[in-house]
Order: sequence, then structure tokens, then C-alpha cells
Amino acid sequence: MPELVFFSGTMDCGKSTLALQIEHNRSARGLQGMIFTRDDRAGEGKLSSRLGLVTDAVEVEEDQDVYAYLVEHLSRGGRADYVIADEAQFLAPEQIDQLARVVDDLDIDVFAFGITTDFRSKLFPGSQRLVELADRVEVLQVEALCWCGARATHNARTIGGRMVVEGAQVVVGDVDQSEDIGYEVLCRRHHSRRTTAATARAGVLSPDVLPVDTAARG
Ligand SMILES: Nc1ncnc2c1ncn2[C@@H]1O[C@H](COP(=O)(O)OP(=O)(O)O)[C@@H](O)[C@H]1O
Ligand SMILES: Cc1cn([C@H]2C[C@H](O)[C@@H](COP(=O)(O)O)O2)c(=O)[nH]c1=O
Repeated sequence: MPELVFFSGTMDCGKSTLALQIEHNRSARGLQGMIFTRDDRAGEGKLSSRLGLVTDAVEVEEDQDVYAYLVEHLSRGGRADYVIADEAQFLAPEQIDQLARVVDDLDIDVFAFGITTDFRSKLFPGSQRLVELADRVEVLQVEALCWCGARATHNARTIGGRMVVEGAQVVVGDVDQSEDIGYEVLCRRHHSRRTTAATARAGVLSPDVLPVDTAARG
């Protein structure tokens, strides 16, 4: 039975790498995939991994009907034995419904990859719809780590190394801290305390964090 599978995890946990591996293994066996993406860091119409691999992809536009796109492709004699959708958090909920229809009406496997939550730890609408509709949600096994060594479960947005909680939901960027606006993966404790690697190093507490009364604790 064809499936809609949602591979999810934090930023930098290997989702795009896995997407490229799935593509490689299937195309090595003569299968042909349709690869969708939206707003990849490498630019329009690209699916890229931090390991340096990149492939061409169809850039999904806002309001584009991905089901209709695929039907059109097939009706022109094109092939699509499976579908990969990277950066799926950026797709609209309606586009996730269309991907589910690809599975149910066209009998084609759809492998979607994306982060579940944004820098405020709120669900992206596309990811929410994937959680609602997917046959399976797979959490990637390669753990991204917080600076403290715990498993990273949350994505923080940083400006100059400090975590921010105001701003647009979508700002394309990387975990590279050399950029002014960047991202950092954190465990829940340090995300809720807004403690990034830089502020931990500097011994800076977020204004929202109450000072610990060590005397009261004895
Ligand atoms: N220089 C490197 N050597 C080995 N592995 C690396 C290197 N750079 C990145 N990686 C691996 O690539 C992962 C990021 O892969 P990527 O597919 O770009 O992530 P995602 O799509 O989830 O953001 C990192 O978690 C790490 O495991
Ligand atoms: C947390 C968060 C992330 N983004 C952007 C930043 C990147 O361009 C992508 C995630 O890509 P990755 O391959 O998983 O590293 O999403 C965003 O726009 N808003 C956010 O809150």
C-alpha cells in the first residue's frame, strides 16, 4: 500500500540527507521520482544537504496545486514512481491534502521531510497537517544535540547569538552562527530558558529567567 510518510526532526538532523538517499536508492533501481521543495537554503528548485549533496527539484509555489501538477506531468507521458517533498513545513495545509490525494488516488508513495515546530515551538501549519494526515510520522534517529549535550528537540532563532521570540514564522536560514540571524537547536529546557551556546558561555541569563535563590535552597 502506498503511504504518506512524514520524516520530521529539528533543523540539522539529516532530513535532506535522508531525502537524497531515498532518491538515490530508488533511482539506482530505475525508479523515477518527482522531487518537490520550497525555499531551500541553496536556492530555488534545489534540494540540498549540509553534507554537500544537492539535486534539482520542483519549487512549489504558493497556492500551487501539487496534485494537479503531478496529474498533468503523468498525462503528458511523464513518470513519477514516488514523490519526495522537502522543507514540507513551508507547504500550505491544502498542499499537504493534495499530497495525501497523490497517495490515495494515484497510488504513489509520498515521502515528506520537514521540521515540526518553529522558533517559538509552535507547529508550522504544513507540519500540523502532515501530523494529522500521515500514515506514519518518523522521527529521525541521528540526534542533533543541544550545547549541553542533551538531545535537541527545539529550534531557536538567534540574533547575534541571542535567542529571539519575535518575528515572522518563515525566515530562511542556517544553523551557522556566522550570520547575524541564525538558528540553533536546543533541548526543551534551554529553549524555554532561552539559553543558547553563546549566552551560556557568557553566563548571561534571559530577562525572563528568575534568578535562582541559592541561599533559600541551602
Ligand atoms: N562535516 C560533516 N561531517 C559529517 N557529518 C556532517 C557534516 N556536516 C553535516 N553533517 C551531518 O549532516 C547533518 C545535517 O544534514 P541535513 O540533511 O542538511 O539536515 P536537515 O535537512 O535535517 O537540516 C548533521 O546533523 C550531521 O549529522
Ligand atoms: C525554526 C525555523 C526555521 N525556519 C527555516 C530555516 C531553514 O531555512 C528551514 C529549515 O531547514 P532545515 O533543512 O531543516 O535546516 O526553516 C523558519 O523559517 N522558521 C523557523 O521558525
